[in-house]
Amino acid sequence: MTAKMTDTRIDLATHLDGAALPQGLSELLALVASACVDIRKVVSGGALAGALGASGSVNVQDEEQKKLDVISNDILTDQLLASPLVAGVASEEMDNCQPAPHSGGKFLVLFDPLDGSSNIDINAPVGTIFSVLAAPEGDITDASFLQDGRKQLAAGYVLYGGQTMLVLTTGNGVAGFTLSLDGQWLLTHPDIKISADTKEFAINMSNQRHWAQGVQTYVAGCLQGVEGGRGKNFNMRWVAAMVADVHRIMMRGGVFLYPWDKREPNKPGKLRLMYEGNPMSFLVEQAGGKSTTDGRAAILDVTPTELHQRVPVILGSANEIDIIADTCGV
Ligand SMILES: O=P(O)(O)OC[C@H]1O[C@](O)(COP(=O)(O)O)[C@@H](O)[C@@H]1O
Ligand SMILES: [Mg+2]
Ligand SMILES: [Mg+2]
Repeated sequence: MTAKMTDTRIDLATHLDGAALPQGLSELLALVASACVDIRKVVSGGALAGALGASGSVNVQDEEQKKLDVISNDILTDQLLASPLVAGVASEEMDNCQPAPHSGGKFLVLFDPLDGSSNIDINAPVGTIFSVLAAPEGDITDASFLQDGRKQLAAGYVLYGGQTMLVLTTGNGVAGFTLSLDGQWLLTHPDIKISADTKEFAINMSNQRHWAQGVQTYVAGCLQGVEGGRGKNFNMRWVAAMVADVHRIMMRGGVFLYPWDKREPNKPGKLRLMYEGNPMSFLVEQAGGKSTTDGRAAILDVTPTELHQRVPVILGSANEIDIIADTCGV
């Protein structure tokens, strides 16, 4: 007879219990994690859950919404706004924020409910990204959410991949949890650190002709490998879901670039500051990496002016980010 194994791993609630957090934050994070378990179920169901394909609508950024974008947004919105802890939510899939129907909530939650939308229909990795802020006094409006990235109380993502993983920071390092078959978030990666050096970069190479000269020079140096000035060979990866690309960097180092390019020169970049750039930058810095717009400014120091503001994103292994900053002529 096989002895029943006792799982001695720490679960999410126990892990957060040990941290000195603002009152209610650990319950809020448990709620976000629980909503993501529901999203996981729909992602897993795929066609069986009626979750594939286009929804027939576009979001405020004029991007086609997939059914799963809308379903994930509804799950998070409904569950968070039902909690007395929450004062309001805002997301990629909403035109404006939604204040809670009750007063007294202490937290604002911003989210990209489903990151990597173009991966949904091909059964490739997707995820959820979230950022938690303190709610200011008074009525909640879009302006309430326009707080500097350094004011985030917590940030994280859930990767719906081969395993479902929650990667989380509350400003004291980064921890990773794996969803067990019986639905518990168990601590599997207690102290995630991004290696300072790397030989791996991630960028959408099809945009090469549109990049600024500094990015062209940096990537050309990587491609030259041992024959070039860098004196080492590089590997390239691009999952087309920021969650999965950042997760790879969390696990084995690397750099991720979605830089400004000249296709729409007045647009700072593709990714959104409040629910993509800021939470990922908080996580990356807490894991010992760096995150910058262009080598000059840390993303966490960008002053937000709009809910759906875009930002160039360059993040990952610290020493490699310094090289990118130098190469970009900063
Ligand atoms: O298709 P592209 O231009 O390579 O862009 C991929 C990027 O777009 C995104 O999918 C944008 O996120 P959404 O799917 O939430 O709109 C990022 O996750 C990813 O890094
Ligand atoms: Mg996204
Ligand atoms: Mg999205």
